Amino acid sequence: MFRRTGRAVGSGPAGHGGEALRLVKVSKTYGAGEGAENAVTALDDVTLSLRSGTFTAVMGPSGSGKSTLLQCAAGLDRPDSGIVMVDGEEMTGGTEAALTKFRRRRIGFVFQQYNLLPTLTVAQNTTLPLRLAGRRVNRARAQEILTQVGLGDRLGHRPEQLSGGQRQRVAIARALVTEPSVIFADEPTGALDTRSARDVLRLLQEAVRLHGRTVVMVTHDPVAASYADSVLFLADGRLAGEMTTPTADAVAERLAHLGDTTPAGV
Ligand SMILES: Nc1ncnc2c1ncn2[C@@H]1O[C@H](COP(=O)(O)OP(=O)(O)OP(=O)(O)O)[C@@H](O)[C@H]1O
Repeated sequence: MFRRTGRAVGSGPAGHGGEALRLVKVSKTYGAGEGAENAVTALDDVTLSLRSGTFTAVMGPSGSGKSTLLQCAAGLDRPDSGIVMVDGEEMTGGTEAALTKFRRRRIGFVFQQYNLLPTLTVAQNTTLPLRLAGRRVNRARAQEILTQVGLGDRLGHRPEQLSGGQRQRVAIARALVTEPSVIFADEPTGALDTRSARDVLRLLQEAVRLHGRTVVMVTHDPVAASYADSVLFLADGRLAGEMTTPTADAVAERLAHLGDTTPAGV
């Protein structure tokens, strides 16, 4: 089962100021069993801590380990070594079933390709995580969240009847409905036009500011990253720097020079 630390962490899922996510010396190597020449170290001893109620972007060159970091931090994949803690509870131990249960309770997801079920309506897609977790479905609350994301008049529509931006807003509503500790967003604006992307990024900001969620977003786009409170840079599977109150220009500049120097201790 998941271990609880003695340390006081957060004040529940919507608590501000506590620690929502901690990674301690997390490493992941692919292909290690097939001989050293095939092994790829995707994550190399990554240690980080994110406060509850913050919006963090993760950036880095292609192959730097962003997706692997997100997968391991979100409990979708297991690191080879190291510890992942969400709200002070260790996620890295336990059985597959326990991990799934933990994920359903504590984690929300927003993917580039929305991952909505085509046969379900907007309202049903939104409440699906509650059903999967065996939790009470509060339709009025789901409707309220859908109204907040601008889809209050689309409850009975199916995904194919929506634009890409609207589908992603359903995905955000779905991520909010379980009141998770951390929402992981993997390239959430990658398939969207500029205006829809801006709407989605503002909703992720609101998820933090209005709902008290913690958002971690992988992106290639410096403009998208500028909506976050801070940006973590990855290079070769290691943390290679952090920028607070990022601007798109400053992020692009840092990305261009990533690898020039590797600051110690980040
Ligand atoms: N299933 C896998 N098997 C083998 N190698 C993998 C696997 N998944 C990722 N890798 C390798 O691990 C490294 C990190 O990959 P990862 O997908 O995390 O990077 P990324 O920063 O998300 O890249 P991108 O920006 O291109 O999506 C890469 O060298 C990649 O080739």
